[in-house]
Amino acid sequence: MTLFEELGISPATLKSLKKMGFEEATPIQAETIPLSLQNKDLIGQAQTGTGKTAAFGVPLIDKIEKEKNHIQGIIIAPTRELAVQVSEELYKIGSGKRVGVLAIYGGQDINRQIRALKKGPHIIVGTPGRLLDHINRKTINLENVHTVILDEADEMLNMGFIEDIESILAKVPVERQTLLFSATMPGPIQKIAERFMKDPQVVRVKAREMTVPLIEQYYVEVQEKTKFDVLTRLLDIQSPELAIVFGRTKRRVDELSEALNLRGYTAEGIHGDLSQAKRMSVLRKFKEGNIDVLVATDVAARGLDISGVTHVYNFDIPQDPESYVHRIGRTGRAGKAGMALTFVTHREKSYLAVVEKTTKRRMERMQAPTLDQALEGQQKAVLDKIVQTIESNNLQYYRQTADELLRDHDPVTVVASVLKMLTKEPDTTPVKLTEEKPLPNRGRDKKPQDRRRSQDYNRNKSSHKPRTATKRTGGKPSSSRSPR
Ligand SMILES: Nc1ncnc2c1ncn2[C@@H]1O[C@H](COP(=O)(O)OP(=O)(O)OP(=O)(O)O)[C@@H](O)[C@H]1O
Ligand SMILES: [Mg+2]
Repeated sequence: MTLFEELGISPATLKSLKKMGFEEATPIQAETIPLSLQNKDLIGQAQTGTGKTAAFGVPLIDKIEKEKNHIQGIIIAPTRELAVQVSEELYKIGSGKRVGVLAIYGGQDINRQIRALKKGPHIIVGTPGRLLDHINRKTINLENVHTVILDEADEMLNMGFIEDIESILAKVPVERQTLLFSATMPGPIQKIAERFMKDPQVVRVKAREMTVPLIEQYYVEVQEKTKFDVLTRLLDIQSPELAIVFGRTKRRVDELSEALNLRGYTAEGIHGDLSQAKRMSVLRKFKEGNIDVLVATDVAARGLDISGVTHVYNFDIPQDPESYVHRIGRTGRAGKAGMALTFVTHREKSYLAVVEKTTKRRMERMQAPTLDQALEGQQKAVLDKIVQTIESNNLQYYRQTADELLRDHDPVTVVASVLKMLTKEPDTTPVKLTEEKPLPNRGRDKKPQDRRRSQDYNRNKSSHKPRTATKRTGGKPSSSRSPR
């Protein structure tokens, strides 16, 4: 156990951490904060939901010179939602010291951002495309930046973002500290990373498995055409508080959320084709509990911290093990338990083995539930509610009516009717779901840059050439590219 007081952090930041309810440092925080305070370059890898944001955020806040009104630190994140979330956490950590933090992302009015930049924020959290846009317009000046952090570093150094990252780094003084964080860091990507770092230390929190032990992991063998019925039965049996269902493509997500609504669940989808405002509003509704099921492409898989997500369903098996780790990591955060279920068709079974090999954790097999089991599950949920109500012992206004009802009917009939009324019977409303093509048979030894990313990611495919074919773009504007 390590207390934040032992890590050499300033009193103002300690005060903010207390206010945030952080008492002990997590292992990645305990290991990296002292190194980072000594200005060491480092690659930090630790499981999802274990506090990497504060691990890089705390020392950065401590190193900001408050009286200087220029940008001193930049954090680059792969998606807009993540940029906003990280800026909010940094703002909280810096509240004791009153550090200025600004999120800069595509899809938001650029003139508004320019006005905010004029106020002289100390830290910018941004997505690569929009950051570059500002650099090229000279509305962001990185001459005084001493710290660069790549959150979800492996994702950003993978095909698609590398050129942007290199162009941004070219504008930052060479005398800088560069920090990379992620829950996954495949070897070849780490090599690319080391090219623009100085003698980086690799801090890997020792864990037997790459995923969080508190997440129960199951797989369910299904046929493509029965996936949806199996999903709804599982939702009925498991009654998740908040669930995320991951689909492979945008079309899949749209069709799935529509189908779920048809069957009486409150679901909404999120993917890269929706407007920024829509994406933010769907996420907000989900966080507030106004949507029970969030259906998403991998856009929501990286870094998003939504408390209360109890279940993650991989409706389509992810194509690489890293995506699996990040997807299921939306549950089981900050010491909470969670459950992850992955649907796998016979033809895609080889992907299961690859995931298990990478995470060093076996998934347990779960049988697809039957219609009867789904009904039983729903009945049980109602029974639990009835028992809770009995225990609350607040029934005085109902007793007289109950007595009257029991005078005319036998008790079992009365209770059975109440159960029937309250139970959501399995719904078999027909839905339209286009079948997904199965993933290709896995070849061995695929290099990361050869991996085909999800359709969602390849939105601007023309600019995503393999790394070997790219050349540095220098100041070429890339505002056309927007994160997922
Ligand atoms: N020391 C701490 N004590 C209590 N809660 C913490 C602590 N550090 C972080 N948290 C909380 O834990 C949650 C997860 O943190 P965070 O989002 O930084 O995880 P992460 O490691 O970046 O995960 P991912 O790999 O998914 O991005 C957040 O809600 C955060 O506020
Ligand atoms: Mg994170």
